[in-house]
Amino acid sequence: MTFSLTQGGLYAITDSRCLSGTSLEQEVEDALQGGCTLIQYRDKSSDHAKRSQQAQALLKLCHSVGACLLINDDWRLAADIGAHGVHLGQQDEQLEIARRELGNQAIIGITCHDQLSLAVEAQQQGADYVAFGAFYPSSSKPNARPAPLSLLNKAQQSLQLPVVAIGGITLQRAPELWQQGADWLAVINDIFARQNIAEHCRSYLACRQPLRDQR
Ligand SMILES: Cc1ncc(COP(=O)(O)OP(=O)(O)O)c(N)n1
Ligand SMILES: Cc1nc(C(=O)O)sc1CCOP(=O)(O)O
Ligand SMILES: [Mg+2]
Repeated sequence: MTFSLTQGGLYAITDSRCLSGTSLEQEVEDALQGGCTLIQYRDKSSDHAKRSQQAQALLKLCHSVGACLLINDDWRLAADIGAHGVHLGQQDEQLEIARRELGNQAIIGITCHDQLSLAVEAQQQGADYVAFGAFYPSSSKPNARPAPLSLLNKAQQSLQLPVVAIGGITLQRAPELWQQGADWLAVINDIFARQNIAEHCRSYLACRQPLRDQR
């Protein structure tokens, strides 16, 4: 499989707790088996050794199937282990610095909350994708600022970058997000807290297929 950001799909973001009761590696392996092609390693702890070891293990899994691993917040860790890139929020280090340190091939995604203007700015600064949310209440991030579904369509009309939707996404909610114009659905809880991760991921991708066939 050759990874392509423009193809869109399912974007699985890890949680520092092992939500399914197996192991982080097993969870990610299952998500990859289910067709996720984009994985974000998100661990807010300050245990650098653990973070580095876990991220390297996930990178190996991603390499084995041609998927892409991004590191949340920390471009240094991404550079150290040779990950594909980084996801940065508005409070994280600047896109400009991450781009300079990681190079042009790296994938850099930017959180834009509910603001198209932040996305336009990120696009001008060379981001590879923009993420909007939270579209629904999220148990993983209860204080996330809400974003309206209509933003997805506006973003598709005004940007030339892949658009990621995040926040409280479930399989039931996936069709409306694909329909509104999301290229990627970024999900923590509704992937990793499940017992049937691979099958559940396949169901997400299956409900996108009819829309792709129409376009
Ligand atoms: C795909 C994606 N979108 C948004 C976020 C949130 O990033 P940020 O605002 O920096 O918050 P934290 O994830 O760092 O708590 C994300 N991680 N991934
Ligand atoms: C990490 C994150 N960022 C958000 C934002 O709105 O920027 S919502 C969120 C949590 C997403 O997890 P879940 O799929 O479990 O709701
Ligand atoms: Mg962040």
